[in-house]
Amino acid sequence: MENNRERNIISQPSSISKADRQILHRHKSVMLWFTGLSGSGKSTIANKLQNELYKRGISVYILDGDNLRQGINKNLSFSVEDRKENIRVTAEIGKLFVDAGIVVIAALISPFKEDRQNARAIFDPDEFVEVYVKCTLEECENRDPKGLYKKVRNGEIQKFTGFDQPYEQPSNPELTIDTSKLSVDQSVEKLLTYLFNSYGLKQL
Ligand SMILES: Nc1ncnc2c1ncn2[C@@H]1O[C@H](COP(=O)(O)OS(=O)(=O)O)[C@@H](OP(=O)(O)O)[C@H]1O
Ligand SMILES: Nc1ncnc2c1ncn2[C@@H]1O[C@H](COP(=O)(O)OP(=O)(O)O)[C@@H](O)[C@H]1O
Repeated sequence: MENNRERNIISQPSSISKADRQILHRHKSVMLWFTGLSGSGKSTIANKLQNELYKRGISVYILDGDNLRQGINKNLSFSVEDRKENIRVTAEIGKLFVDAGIVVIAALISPFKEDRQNARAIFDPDEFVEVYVKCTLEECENRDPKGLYKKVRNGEIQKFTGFDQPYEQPSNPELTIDTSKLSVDQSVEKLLTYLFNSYGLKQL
């Protein structure tokens, strides 16, 4: 692909910086990237965490794969290529939110290491926190919150992650939340402890 200069595209400066916006919000901005199987608990934990952060005065927004796929990503299927594009677009949207001073929780299966690595690469090094929402396929299927695993077994859904498409586990995530061992509250507590004590969300 041609570079931006060859395409006659020139970056425009902003008179207000990300650092200015973080001062206004009184906290750092960060991309919390949740990855895990369908039914592992991404959306449930994202929502509970969002409530807890909101109560503490943190500006937070969820980018949920299921929701994005009904709007901005409605043209994308579950092929390997379209999942790649889904992750790319979501990461770029998340980057804008982080630039705006907001804590973003992306909740997408994001099954491929390379796509997650590409997402990480567009952020500053300390701005991208990969959270592996870990759960066995067996437990996810037992939960089956949307009845999708049943449909897979009936042959009604193809290219389903964990069946006819792979899930590549993160090798070095900043955090792993094992939802087959932790309750929802314990999972959220672990994230809050990380964000306020280790990450220093409020320490500008
Ligand atoms: N074939 C197939 N494979 C996986 N998931 C499927 C599929 N078809 C539909 N769904 C539903 O779509 C949700 C996953 O969308 P994502 O955008 O998170 O997927 S991906 O990151 O692009 O892999 C996923 O949501 P979650 O269950 O919340 O993970 C499913 O509800
Ligand atoms: N520790 C936990 N964390 C998150 N969800 C859990 C946990 N334990 C059980 N669950 C249940 O698992 C299901 C997860 O569904 P969901 O959040 O939609 O997953 P995903 O977004 O990963 O597809 C919910 O029914 C939730 O109540």
